Amino acid sequence: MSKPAKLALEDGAVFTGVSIGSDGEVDGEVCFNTSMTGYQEILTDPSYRGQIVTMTYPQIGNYGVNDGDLESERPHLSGFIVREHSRADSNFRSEGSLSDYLKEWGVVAIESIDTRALVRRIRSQGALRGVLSTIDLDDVSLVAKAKASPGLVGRDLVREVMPEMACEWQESCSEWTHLNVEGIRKSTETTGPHVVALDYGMKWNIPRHLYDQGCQVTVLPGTATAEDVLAQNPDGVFLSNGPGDPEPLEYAIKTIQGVMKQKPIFGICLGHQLLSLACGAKTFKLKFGHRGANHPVQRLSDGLVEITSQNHGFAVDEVSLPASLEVTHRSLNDNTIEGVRHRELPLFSVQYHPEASAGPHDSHYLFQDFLKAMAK
Ligand SMILES: NC(=O)CC[C@H](N)C(=O)O
Repeated sequence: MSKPAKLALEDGAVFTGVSIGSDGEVDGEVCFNTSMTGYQEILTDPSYRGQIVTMTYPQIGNYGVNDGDLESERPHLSGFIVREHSRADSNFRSEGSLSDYLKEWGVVAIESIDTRALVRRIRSQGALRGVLSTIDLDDVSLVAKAKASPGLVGRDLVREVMPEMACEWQESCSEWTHLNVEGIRKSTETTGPHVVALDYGMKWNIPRHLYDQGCQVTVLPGTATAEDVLAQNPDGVFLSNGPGDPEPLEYAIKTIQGVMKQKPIFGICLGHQLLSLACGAKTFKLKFGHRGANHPVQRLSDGLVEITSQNHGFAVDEVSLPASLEVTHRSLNDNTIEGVRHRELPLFSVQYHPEASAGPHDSHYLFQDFLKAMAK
């Protein structure tokens, strides 16, 4: 028996569909992802904390779910929206259906709404707060809850997803990555540089890539201090992706400022925003963000265009960029900054995801660039 569910937006729009997940009610910022595949990586990417994600691709769930495609232990997003949940999951890697997975982890999710109409609304008005519910189906009440929901700006969501303890990373990329990425090998020994990875809600494919470059990877919680980092005596520091607004994360900015004159640093996504803030730049909220596995980015040094995996709602403000930082990469969709590097120190970062998962591996060279920076 199908069970009704509703999505209400702060602008008053209400979409009625069918529940494919858990019973309940959640609020969040409603955003869209243009990837055709990779729904399991999206569900388990901790950067989606506080967001209700709509997939623009119309049929989702057709290859099921499996443990090898996890980017963290569990789903982190607030809610999930698809046009159609595939009735069959047909793939030799499948270990279960998407709907059962959503129910198992208590994710509120909806299908059979007009996702094109929803996405056009977000594109024209910008990101909108929303409520997804299977327990309150009253439109007026739901819209009022959407209007009263906290949104993302000014909140520290990192503390909700980061690990409590430090750990030594010991896992390689999947065999599929090894088949598809040039110059990557399965790690057999960690004789390379020692990297401290500051974990703000890190996608697992990042330390997997570092490990497969031969790095010894020590993961520290994102609240670690500069003293904690330097006590590890690392050859380099990695700053991870993570959820929400970067500006309130003063403890992270302070740590980066405390290590950046002493160690090479590589940052991805939230890590890129935090490194830029630590150097004196500002960040701002994009109208509706970049989320998908098909975003063109230009490397300015030689004009090469990379097709990238992205998930961000904030960006570094070019007007605020200090003289010490140089723009290295730019989005070809809206011209915003996609990468920076310090003019004197070995510090660089990108707004997109070179670890892919899901998405193309065009930007894998950045892990090798980090290795070169640590070798110097
Ligand atoms: N994937 C990420 O690290 C996202 C960074 C930040 N939370 C943003 O939305 O812009």
